[in-house]
This record gives sequence, structure tokens and C-alpha cells, in this order.
Amino acid sequence: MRHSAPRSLRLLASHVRPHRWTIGCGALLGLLGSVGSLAEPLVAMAVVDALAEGSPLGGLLALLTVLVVGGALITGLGSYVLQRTAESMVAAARERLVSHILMLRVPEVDRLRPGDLLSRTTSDTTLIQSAAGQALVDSGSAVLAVVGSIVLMAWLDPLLLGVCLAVIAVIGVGAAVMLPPIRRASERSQRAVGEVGALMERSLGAFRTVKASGTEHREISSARAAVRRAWRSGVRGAGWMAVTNVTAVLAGQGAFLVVLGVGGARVATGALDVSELIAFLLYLMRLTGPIGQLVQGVGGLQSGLAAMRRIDEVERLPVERDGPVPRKARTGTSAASVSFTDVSFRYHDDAPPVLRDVTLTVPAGGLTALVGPSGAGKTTLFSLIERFYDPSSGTVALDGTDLREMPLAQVRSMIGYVEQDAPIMAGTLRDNLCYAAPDSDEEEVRRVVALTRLTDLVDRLPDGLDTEVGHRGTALSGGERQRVAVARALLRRPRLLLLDEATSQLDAANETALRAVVADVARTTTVMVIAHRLSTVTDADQIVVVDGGRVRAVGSHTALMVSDGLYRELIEAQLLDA
Ligand SMILES: Nc1ncnc2c1ncn2[C@@H]1O[C@H](COP(=O)(O)OP(=O)(O)OP(=O)(O)O)[C@@H](O)[C@H]1O
Repeated sequence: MRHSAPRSLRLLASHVRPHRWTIGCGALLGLLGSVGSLAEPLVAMAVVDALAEGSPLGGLLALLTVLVVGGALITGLGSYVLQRTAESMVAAARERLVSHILMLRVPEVDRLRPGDLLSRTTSDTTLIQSAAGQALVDSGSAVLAVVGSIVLMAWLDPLLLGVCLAVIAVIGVGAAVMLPPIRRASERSQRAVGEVGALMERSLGAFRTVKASGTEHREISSARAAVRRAWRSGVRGAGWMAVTNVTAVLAGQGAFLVVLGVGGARVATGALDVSELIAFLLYLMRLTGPIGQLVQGVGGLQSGLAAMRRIDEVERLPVERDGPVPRKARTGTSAASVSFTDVSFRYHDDAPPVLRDVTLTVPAGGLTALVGPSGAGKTTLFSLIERFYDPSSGTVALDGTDLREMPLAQVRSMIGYVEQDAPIMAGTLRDNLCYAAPDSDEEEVRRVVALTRLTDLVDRLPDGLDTEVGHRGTALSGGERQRVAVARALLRRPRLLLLDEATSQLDAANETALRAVVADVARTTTVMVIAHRLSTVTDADQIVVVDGGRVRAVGSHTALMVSDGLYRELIEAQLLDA
């Protein structure tokens, strides 16, 4: 996504706007500090004159001291206020980005790499600080110092000022030429840092597979290549910055020598006093610092703008609109019915359809099992019920209401969903169980723990429910992870329970137990199971055979054994496996 420079500046303005008053305050303090330091050479000039004339110096020296100390204190305070504001801008940008990313639509997150998103949230936002901190803060006070010095230099000697302005023009042209490469280098560097994040996320996400495959070194060299790319771009940017700095320093030194020569000649002819030349040189020396700050600041602005563009790319992705609906606002507690009417769906505009003209009714209450070959579209049907995606055509309805006409959070609050991979989150077992229903009381938790046959596990764990189950649930077995996921879904007291292959990792005893749980739950709740196990299927009130994105047949086990060849094949294949 390409951005024009004015758009980037508008973005910067949108970050700055909420803090304009504090920035104004800090700038005002900086201005006061600069006024103090601008007055110093004039007082120094008066001191030189007083020395020449033999007048008393006490008052002038006291004034000079006040100006020096007071100016330094006020400048320090101003810089603190502005740096603090820059930190607040970074914090606000991070909060905004985190909220935006968590509210993104599922299809958008499918396309993005989590590691890159992480890097945009942590590292790119830090660069806003260089745009806000250095560019706005330092450059703001530097501009004041430069403008003030120029005005006072014009008052002292317009001719000498002409020389200085020529110097500033050289620096300006130099900076203008060097800024675009600095910005490009910074953008490339941040992109490469994002790639490092994405690669690390990939390796850490499949750490055991990496170890088992012996691919550590391959992963290291991929990450190293991205690190080197970031390094190269960083070094290129540093090179351009160095050239810009050298231009500024050379121009500053050159100006000093020219002013000394021309000024000395003017003192010799009597056109200028020595004290005026000293004051002028003091102003000139004072210009070097702020000009250096300006150059650094404009460089920082380039990195900041590059980062802001990467943040903006994410912030322009569409989000799910409505917020969470409180539990109380849920409509009823009875089992919900589900219906698909002529539903077709494709994941991308240019991809083949994954579902074709699916029409299916799942009555309220009871157990409906979805069976079919791998890749038939069963999980996709669940994703449409959860409204992770909207159908390309046709409607999906809950209790007869089109999902698109209900608040999204209300749809999700009605459903308990157990994913195929049943993720466990870092935290205690209780955190995991109550994740979707944090207000569940102890009794409710214990009941569901017993229902899902997790009591033994809880008794075995050193701190019971309050035991840390580790990052990604590594302390739990596959079967335990899946039962925790089922318990988590049940604690939400769903009107519709979606289990995606929930029994695939359970041993025979637990599977029988869980089957009893599912049967229990199905008495009051609609349960849809993507089933690969014969046991779940034979118990089901209704079995839906899905093949190639179509609903091929619907019926009971006995009826389908007679009427549907594919179903019979699936069942027979499983009997052979068993
Ligand atoms: N996020 C996605 N983006 C693009 N294509 C996808 C996505 N998720 C699934 N698919 C494709 O959609 C098709 C149906 O997948 P789905 O997961 O619904 O099948 P399934 O019947 O649940 O299979 P399984 O029993 O193996 O889990 C597959 O061809 C799959 O490659």
C-alpha cells in the first residue's frame, strides 16, 4: 500500500492532535528557555562594553547568571513535558493498534502473519517516539532557536547574516536530497524487523516440530537473512544520516570561518564593534546545535513516518463492528435451531467454492453429527455459524433469524465452540475454564469439571484448579486439552454447542464418558459435532453427510447405512480401523 507524503503527515497530525495542549505547553516552556539563552549573548555584549568603559558589572553578571540557570531549568522542564507527551503518543498508538488487531475480521487475520503484527505493535510504535520526540519536540525548539538567532543576528549585522543564510540554504538543500533515501531505508528496515518477528512466531509456534525435524539451523539462517536485511537498511539509513550531519557540520564550520574573516575585516574598517562581532559569533555557535537537532529531528521524522504507514496499513483493515453483548442481554436460554439456505461460500474471490448450495436444518435440541471426507467443508460450516465469515450467497440463520441481522456478539454469546486444535492459553486451569464465562461460580466450575471427567486431573495437579497449565497448555495431554476446551465451552452455557472433532484425541474410557456428556448436553442444548468416531455418529439424532462442499444426505445411522453409499464406506472404513 503506497502512501503519499501529505497523507503520512496527516497521520502524524492525527496522533499529535489529542496532545496539542501539552505540546503547546512544552513548546512554550522551550520558547521561554530559548528567549533566555537568546538574551545571553546580548548581555555578554553589554559585559564586554562595560569592561571597556570600566562601568560596574554586578547587575549584569547577576542577570547573566539568572538567564543561564533559569534558561537551563525552563528548557529542561519543557523537554520533559514534550518527551512525556511523546511517550503518551506511543502508548495511545499501541492501545489503538492492539484494540484494532483484536477486533479484526477473521479473513483479514488469515492473510496476516502474527509475528509481523506483533512487530508493528511493539517496534513500529516505538518509532512514533522518534517522529514525535525528536522531530516535533527537538525540531520545534530548534526552529525557535534558529529563528530567534537569525532575527537578532539581522539586528547586529545584516551583511554577516547573509553569509549565515547561505549556509542554512546549503543544509536545507542537502537535507531535502537525503530525506527520501533515509525514509526508504527506515521502511525497509522495519519491514525486515517484521519478517524476523514473523519467522520467530513460526518457529516458536511449531517448536517441537522444528526440533523433531532438525531444522533449527534452517530456521536460524532464515531469521538471520531477515536480520541482515534489517541491518543493511539500518546501516544505509545511518550512512545517509551521517552524510547529512557532515554537510551540516561542514557548513557550520565554514560559516564560522567566513564570518570571522568578513567580520574581522568589518571591525578593522570600523563598520562593526568587537562586542558586536563577539555577540554575532556567539549566535552563530548557538546555531550549530539547533541545526544539528533539526537534521536529526527530520531524520527521526522519516523513520516515524515510515512506521506510521505500517501501523496505518493495519488500522485500515476492516474490523468486526459491534462490541460484546453482556450475558444478561442474551435472548433466552433454550436450545437454538440452525438453518442453512442455499449457502455457497468461497474463501477468496479467485478460489473455488468450498460450499455449494447447502440447504440444511438442524432442529433445536438434540445431537447432529457432520460426517464426510477430509476437506469436505465441515469446519467451514461451523465457521459460517460463528460468523467468522459471511456466505458468498444464501443465508445462515439461528432460530430463524439471519445471522447478519443480529449483533455479532449476540450470535457468539449463544454458541460454545470447541476448535479442532483446542488451544489452551497461558495461565491457570481455572483461567482456562472460565475464559469465556469469567463470572462462573465455584459450584458451576466443579459441576462442569465433573461432567467432563476432569476431576482426576484437578486432584492430580499440585494446586488443583489454580495450577499454571503453561504456555500453550504443554502441561496437559492432548485428550485433557480437548476436555478442558469442552468444559470451557459448556461453562458459557451455550444454546448451541459446536464440537469440531472433539473426541478425536480421547482414549476409549474418556471417549465413552464424553459421549455421555454430549448426550446429556444435547437434552437441553443443540449440539453439532464434526464426528470421525463411529460412537458419536450412531448416537446422533441426525447425521449429515457432507462431500465436496455439498450436503449429500441427511438421516439416521440406520437409514443412511441403507441409502447412502459414501456413508456406508466411511463407517466400514472405520470399523476396519477399529
Ligand atoms: N482459511 C482458509 N482459507 C482458504 N481455504 C481454506 C481455509 N480453511 C479451509 N480451507 C479450504 O476449504 C476446504 C474445506 O475445509 P474444511 O476445513 O471446512 O474441511 P473439513 O471437512 O472440516 O476437513 P477435515 O475433516 O479434514 O477437518 C479445504 O479444501 C480447505 O483447504
